[in-house]
Amino acid sequence: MKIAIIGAGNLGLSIAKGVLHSNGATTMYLTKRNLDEIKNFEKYGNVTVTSDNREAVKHSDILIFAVQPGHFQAILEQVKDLLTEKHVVISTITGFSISKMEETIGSDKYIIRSMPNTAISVSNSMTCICSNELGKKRIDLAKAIFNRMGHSLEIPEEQMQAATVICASGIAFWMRLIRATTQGAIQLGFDAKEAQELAMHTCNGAANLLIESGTHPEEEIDRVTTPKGCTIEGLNEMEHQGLSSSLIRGIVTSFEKISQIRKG
Ligand SMILES: NC(=O)C1=CN([C@@H]2O[C@H](COP(=O)(O)OP(=O)(O)OC[C@H]3O[C@@H](n4cnc5c(N)ncnc54)[C@H](OP(=O)(O)O)[C@@H]3O)[C@@H](O)[C@H]2O)C=CC1
Ligand SMILES: O=C(O)[C@@H]1CCC=N1
Repeated sequence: MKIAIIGAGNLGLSIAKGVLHSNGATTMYLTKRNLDEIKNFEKYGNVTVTSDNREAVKHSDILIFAVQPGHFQAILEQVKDLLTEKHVVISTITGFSISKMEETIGSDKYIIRSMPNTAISVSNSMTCICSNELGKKRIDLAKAIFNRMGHSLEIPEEQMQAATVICASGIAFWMRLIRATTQGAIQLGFDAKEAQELAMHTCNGAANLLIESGTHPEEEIDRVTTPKGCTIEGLNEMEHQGLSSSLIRGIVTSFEKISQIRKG
């Protein structure tokens, strides 16, 4: 597979690491204007680092765009005459619709819209995808690419904004919960490194328990909460302080902000 990542910033580089981590490409082009931060990727024999988006497009089949929303239109204009039937155009851009992409490059291109997260760098991204009409013919290919670097789910395009909050911003939300747990563990006497180790692996265990068993979180909570025990006492205090409510309100606020980014 010949992959180009146009816009090797926070997300683009995470994808690049995921591709390398999963041996997912025969060749990979990484582009950005200032190459200082990504020059070291050329130590991998099959990686080319360049500021020339057109060169990257010419030499690749799978084009993953990971630039800021405000830059995307101009970059599509820059490369559109090079796009052929060999190319699959995969956007990760927040709030940029498929129809807007079609207006620029045409509906006769394979277009996939995706929403990965930065855990793609360790092949653990939850990635939501959808496509244009023609892109349906390449959706299995896109799923295969993202499944090598985590787990993917095809969703209707209307849900892409919600997926952005839950999956992409979600990494930051979970990090904050892990950080808060770590601070609690330090207060209980663990040193900082051990405290984070306990928090991370317990978080991982909770998620894997649900993934492997298919159970509902409350069912697992019931197994932990001994009557009159310490778990229910702690959980109830967290809820009195608004744990679930503040998470839900934060998620909805993020969602409303994406609508503004879209309009902007
Ligand atoms: N960060 C995240 O977790 C997620 C981000 N997204 C989406 O991914 C996109 C990228 O986000 P993020 O990685 O955070 O942003 P960054 O700003 O970190 O990365 C964007 C990169 O694009 C490069 N760039 C700008 N102009 C060009 C150009 N003309 N040609 C090639 N590269 C260019 C910039 O580098 P330089 O200035 O050197 O060119 C920069 O490194 C956004 O649309 C965002 O909504 C989606 C899911 C998760
Ligand atoms: O914060 C943002 O706007 C982008 C989209 C999701 C993750 N980062």
